[in-house]
Amino acid sequence: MSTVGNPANIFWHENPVGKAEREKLLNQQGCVVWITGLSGSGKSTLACSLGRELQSKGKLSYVLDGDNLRHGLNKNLGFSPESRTENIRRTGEVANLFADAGLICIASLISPYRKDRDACRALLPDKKFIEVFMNMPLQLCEDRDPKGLYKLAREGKIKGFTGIDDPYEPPLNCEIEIQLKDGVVPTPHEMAGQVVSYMENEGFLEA
Ligand SMILES: Nc1ncnc2c1ncn2[C@@H]1O[C@H](COP(=O)(O)OS(=O)(=O)O)[C@@H](OP(=O)(O)O)[C@H]1O
Ligand SMILES: Nc1ncnc2c1ncn2[C@@H]1O[C@H](COP(=O)(O)OP(=O)(O)O)[C@@H](O)[C@H]1O
Repeated sequence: MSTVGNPANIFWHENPVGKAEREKLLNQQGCVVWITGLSGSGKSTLACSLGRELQSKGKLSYVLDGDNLRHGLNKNLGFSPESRTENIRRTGEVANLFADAGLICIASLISPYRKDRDACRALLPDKKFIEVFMNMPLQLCEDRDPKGLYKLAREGKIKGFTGIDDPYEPPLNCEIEIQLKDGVVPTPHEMAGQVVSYMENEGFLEA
């Protein structure tokens, strides 16, 4: 009989060193910064800039980038709704482990479906999931098109491309929204600064 998804006969083993002790060692609070948005909206740019900013403040972070995860952990997944859901589920579980280790885990994935992001949020204790919405216009992302994928999608050579013929569901209650200011894109440093300010105000950067 298959035991997949059945926790029968599986027991949780407590570790004597707890999360609070690890956080004290690192002088920070383990959490997940989840960056969601269209392809080309600047998720990876923000993730890298934020990682650098935190590093310069002596804070330990680790970036889980959707593109990179699809080279390893998620290499067997495509872009059907089911595959995307599994992609986000696995990443959410890994991010939760990093947060439990005391790290600031920065996950940057399109993560287009609200229910999948909410499921990741539900894995973490209250307030430890910081959802960042890259609220950039589709036109801007399409004009950038750094990988030429929008062009291929418009030509019908890629099917089910997010924002073109696959949906993106914007967050309803995200913690942080990155958007144009007077029609101008904030610099990577400004975007990271917005997240760092939130984390400082909420006490994440001390134990
Ligand atoms: N059909 C389709 N739709 C959207 N994106 C596509 C697709 N096919 C390939 N790509 C490239 O894959 C990157 C997105 O991977 P993610 O793991 O973040 O996607 S998802 O969260 O599972 O939707 C995404 O990277 P980013 O541009 O960095 O977002 C694309 O380069
Ligand atoms: N704040 C920004 N200012 C200027 N260029 C940006 C900014 N954010 C992203 N870009 C550029 O836009 C393109 C897409 O950004 P990227 O971070 O790869 O997006 P995503 O990870 O969401 O696909 C890249 O060429 C990047 O250099």
